[in-house]
Amino acid sequence: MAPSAVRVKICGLTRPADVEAAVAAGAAYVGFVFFPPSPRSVFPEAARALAVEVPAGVAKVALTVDADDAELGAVLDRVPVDMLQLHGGESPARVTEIRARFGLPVMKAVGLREAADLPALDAYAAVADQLLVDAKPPAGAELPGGNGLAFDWRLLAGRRWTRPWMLAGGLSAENVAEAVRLTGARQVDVSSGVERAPGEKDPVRIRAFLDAVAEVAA
Ligand SMILES: O=C(O)c1ccccc1NCC(=O)[C@H](O)[C@H](O)COP(=O)(O)O
Repeated sequence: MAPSAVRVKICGLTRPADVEAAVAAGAAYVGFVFFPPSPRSVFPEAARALAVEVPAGVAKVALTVDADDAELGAVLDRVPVDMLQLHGGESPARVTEIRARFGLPVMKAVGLREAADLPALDAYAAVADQLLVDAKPPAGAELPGGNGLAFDWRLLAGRRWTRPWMLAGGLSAENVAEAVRLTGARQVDVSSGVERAPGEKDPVRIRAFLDAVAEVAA
């Protein structure tokens, strides 16, 4: 299929069939979650088996949450990934440290709910290779991401950063076209919106999501 101008990341893959569906539909990135409280979390050995089947040209992303160096090393020693996604409260200094120590590009997730959250994006744009602009989790949420929650996309109107960025949070085949039009995003990330149950992707929803993105990009 012709590549879409808007690149798609499918996050939280746990099963070979889900990886295959993401790749076949044209995803540019696939994400593996290494955060045991999540229903999408995978052990490094299982993630390795998934990652080695991903064809060249599709970027493999390891998602961690406030992981220390030993935890990051345990993942990166076993799983061949192309990028780290830091989805916790990692400071800009910690982002810099992780980039230097592990030699991989880092995408920093930043949660938005209101305009006061926007300056954090500038701070991370100075140190990260990419930004993931996500919804801030609600108070008391068990997970810092993957909650299927959108934020007010109008917050991003007219905003640009010095790094590539990806829009995330509550996207689905039904709303991704409007999200792209409102924000100008050239990359989008989805997890819950292409699932039939947490940790179980749905190939029909994955295909519908990629089709909706291709339509808005055409
Ligand atoms: O997916 C998880 O379980 C998860 C756990 C801990 C931190 C982040 C997590 N997911 C992040 C994502 O899957 C995406 O990058 C993004 O937040 C979009 O998720 P969704 O709103 O479910 O589409």
